[in-house]
Amino acid sequence: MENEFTTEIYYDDDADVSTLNDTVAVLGYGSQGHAHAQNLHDSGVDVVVGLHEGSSSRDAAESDGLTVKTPADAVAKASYVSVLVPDTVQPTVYENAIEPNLEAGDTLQFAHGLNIHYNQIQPSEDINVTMVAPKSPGHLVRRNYNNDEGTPGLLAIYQDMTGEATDEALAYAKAIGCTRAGVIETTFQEEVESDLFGEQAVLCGGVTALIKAGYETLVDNGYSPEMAYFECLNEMKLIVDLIYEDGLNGMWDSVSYTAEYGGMTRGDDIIDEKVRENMEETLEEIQNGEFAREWILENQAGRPSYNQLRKAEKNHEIEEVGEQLRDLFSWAEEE
Ligand SMILES: NC(=O)C1=CN([C@@H]2O[C@H](COP(=O)(O)OP(=O)(O)OC[C@H]3O[C@@H](n4cnc5c(N)ncnc54)[C@H](O)[C@@H]3O)[C@@H](O)[C@H]2O)C=CC1
Ligand SMILES: CC(=O)[C@](C)(O)C(=O)O
Ligand SMILES: [Mg+2]
Ligand SMILES: [Mg+2]
Repeated sequence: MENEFTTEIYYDDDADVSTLNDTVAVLGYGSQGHAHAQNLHDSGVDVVVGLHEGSSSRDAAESDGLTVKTPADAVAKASYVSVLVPDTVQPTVYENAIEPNLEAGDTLQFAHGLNIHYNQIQPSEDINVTMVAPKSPGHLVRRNYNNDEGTPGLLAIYQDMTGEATDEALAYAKAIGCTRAGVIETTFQEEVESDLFGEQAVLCGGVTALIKAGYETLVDNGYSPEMAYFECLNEMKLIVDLIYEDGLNGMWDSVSYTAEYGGMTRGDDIIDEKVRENMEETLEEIQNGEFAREWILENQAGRPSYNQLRKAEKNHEIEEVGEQLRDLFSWAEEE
């Protein structure tokens, strides 16, 4: 798979699902877990789902035709363990259910490397430790697979005790549909730091702050909430779809000359040097472990800030306006 990039990009032909020659335990059945477990199963891999007692996901997993066991029993039955419980509970699940039931030569697989990179999980040396990280929310990993499409992903090897870790990770990536699109080899450090930065500064934190700021600016200056919603939130998908399909210039080619000139002359006034400095600080906090420490302590304290922030986000006016408008218009129906 020759390409002009320096990094290795893997595709379907580089992987063999039969490398996964024993049961895969998927711990967790949420955004990523439900997609990985079903895609693996549909790719012919023997899957067992591991869920804690009382998990709200148990019914979904069983109604999807999958076998559900406790995490400990699932790990005991498998040679490959995919850790798809929340990052904040992974250390406890590893200590209580995974580590006691792993055998030499087994493989520990992650979709995000946070707990390995920040030493919250220190795996025994007699196993393989791999990562296949879809660059997508979990429900699209499943939707793309069902549509015979792929989801781009990252692959990293932390520990290769058996010498087969890369082949195992490639087999896993193929079974969940990532090598259909392309899988880029990286490291746990690069995946963690780039993923945390992306979700904080651009994809989740940055873009929602931009949408809310735009909405509030229009509404504070007398424009109707509906107008502000359509301009600053609803049309965002349509613009991003153009960028997704054909790059920044594909979007510039599609919008009006007026939007092109206004956007290119004012865009850097909005995302100005101060914003760039803020991005550097955000990245620094990720690189030096400050964010990870803050998130771990937040969870140990019962998530007081997280709960307050989520409540404020749910109560933002744009959510109420949006819910009303989405109910009125058919275009926003779930696919
Ligand atoms: N959400 C996403 O689209 C992406 C998530 N990831 C990574 O995937 C991993 C899983 O994250 P999500 O799928 O978002 O999690 P989630 O919060 O959507 O689902 C967590 C699942 O684990 C179960 N669970 C919770 N505590 C448990 C326990 N103690 N024992 C067993 N099961 C338990 C829950 O019932 C649920 O089924 C994380 O490492 C995350 O960083 C990576 C890429 C994208
Ligand atoms: C969906 C995804 O890739 C994120 C934003 O990194 C995540 O959910 O952690
Ligand atoms: Mg991500
Ligand atoms: Mg993430």
